[in-house]
Amino acid sequence: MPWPHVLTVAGSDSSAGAGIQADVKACAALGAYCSSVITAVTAQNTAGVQGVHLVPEELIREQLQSVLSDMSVDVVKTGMLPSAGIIKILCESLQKFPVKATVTIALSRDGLFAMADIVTPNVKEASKLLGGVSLHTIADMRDAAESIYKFGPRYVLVKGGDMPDSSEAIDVFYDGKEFVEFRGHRIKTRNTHGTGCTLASSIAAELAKGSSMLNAVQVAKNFVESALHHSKDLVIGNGPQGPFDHLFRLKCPPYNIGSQQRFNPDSLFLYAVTDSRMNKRWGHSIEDAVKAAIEGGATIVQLREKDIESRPFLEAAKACMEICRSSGVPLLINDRVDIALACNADGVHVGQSDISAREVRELLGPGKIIGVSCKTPAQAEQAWRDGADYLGCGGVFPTTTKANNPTLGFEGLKAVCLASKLPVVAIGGINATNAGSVMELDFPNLKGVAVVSALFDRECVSSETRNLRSILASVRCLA
Ligand SMILES: Cc1ncc(COP(=O)(O)OP(=O)(O)O)c(N)n1
Ligand SMILES: Cc1ncsc1CCOP(=O)(O)O
Ligand SMILES: [Mg+2]
Repeated sequence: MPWPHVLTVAGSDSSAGAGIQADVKACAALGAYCSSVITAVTAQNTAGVQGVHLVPEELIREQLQSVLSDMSVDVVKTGMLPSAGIIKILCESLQKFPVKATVTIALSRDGLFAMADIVTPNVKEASKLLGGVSLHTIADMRDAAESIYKFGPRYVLVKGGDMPDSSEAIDVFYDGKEFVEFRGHRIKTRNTHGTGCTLASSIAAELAKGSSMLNAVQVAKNFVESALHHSKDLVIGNGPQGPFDHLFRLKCPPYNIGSQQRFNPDSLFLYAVTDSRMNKRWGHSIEDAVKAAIEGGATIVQLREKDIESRPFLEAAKACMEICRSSGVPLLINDRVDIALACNADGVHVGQSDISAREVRELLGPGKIIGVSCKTPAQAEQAWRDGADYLGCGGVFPTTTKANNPTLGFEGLKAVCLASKLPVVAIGGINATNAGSVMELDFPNLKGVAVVSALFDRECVSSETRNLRSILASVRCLA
């Protein structure tokens, strides 16, 4: 099986916060292999740079030849390229051994600049590239991105992390036609050494894994923001700028407590959403209803308990977690991040009037599943930007389970599916009569149906679930 492969051509940082060391850690954290061609060895720490020694050009040529001739590199990421000779050698090597993409931090408009797929200058670097123009506003950053684009790269990302007086870190992306603004939280921390290298190598890792450029930038930006957030209070070194922890995910659930690993979109196939009123009507406890839904073949469960006090809700959620975990079925909590945290659920589902997915991600960490209800393409775009894992789209059909919920029909579902970069589950009025027609829509990212009343407002939850699952399976196989 091929392994997504990034080659970083950069300098070594003895403090391991930036340069080659940051690139290797970022790629490892994002699941890509990272080989390295070292252009310079620096002596540095959290106080600054104390020394630089350039690697002889012939040895750089040899390193490039060794890796590129043997190791099927997908993407080259460049950092410190300290001489015109080194840039020339790299350009020649890339002509001899072409790769899928080149990501460069780009500090000068050299031959490599024009060959780059994306260049990622911050505002200071962008200003320098443009002969010292001052950049103070988003409009300035757009103008700069447009000017830099004219030098040859296919995409430009001007990073606004250094712009003063803003609670947001806004980056401007330009593809030659359109601008996209990437907005993130500005994390207050001294541990920012290596963010530029890390963003670029994270983009490279995502491109190597097959992402589109826009998607790669979004994932990379989310990764850097999460890493900064998780490292904001770490202390290493005595100087003013410390490194951050690229491997922060190893300390977060699910890795440290053995729960579910990563979200599998196929789990949206038959999504059972509980309702305490319905359970009461039929004399079912939440636990019994969840057990029965899993017995019948539900592939993911959401506890949507609108009429229950926090304490009994948490008790039930803990019991359901045990049931779900022992069956390998993820359990999500509707709306209540506090309950999800307290029972260590696999994730949370939120709607447009709930706390935002971005804030939920901050609270739950990167390993948990976040679903967002979306009725429009704009909401779908925002959910993706906020770091959600899937969308719930509906009501596809009229429903009485959720009051005042507009019906979107197949047209509304189609618009959201087409616009969404995330997997989608359809919801609202779905039952044994119409579930097949939803699955027949066959949009590639429409992964399944979410159902409340047709499973839980019934006497025998397990047989209703089994019946619905066989209807879905008759239209589409679950891989
Ligand atoms: C899978 C799924 N999709 C949509 C919803 C609706 O969420 P929301 O809009 O927040 O409404 P409430 O469920 O909170 O009433 C959902 N719960 N699950
Ligand atoms: C929670 C929710 N969100 C959109 S429709 C809906 C209710 C779905 O319930 P049912 O499957 O009984 O129609
Ligand atoms: Mg909600």
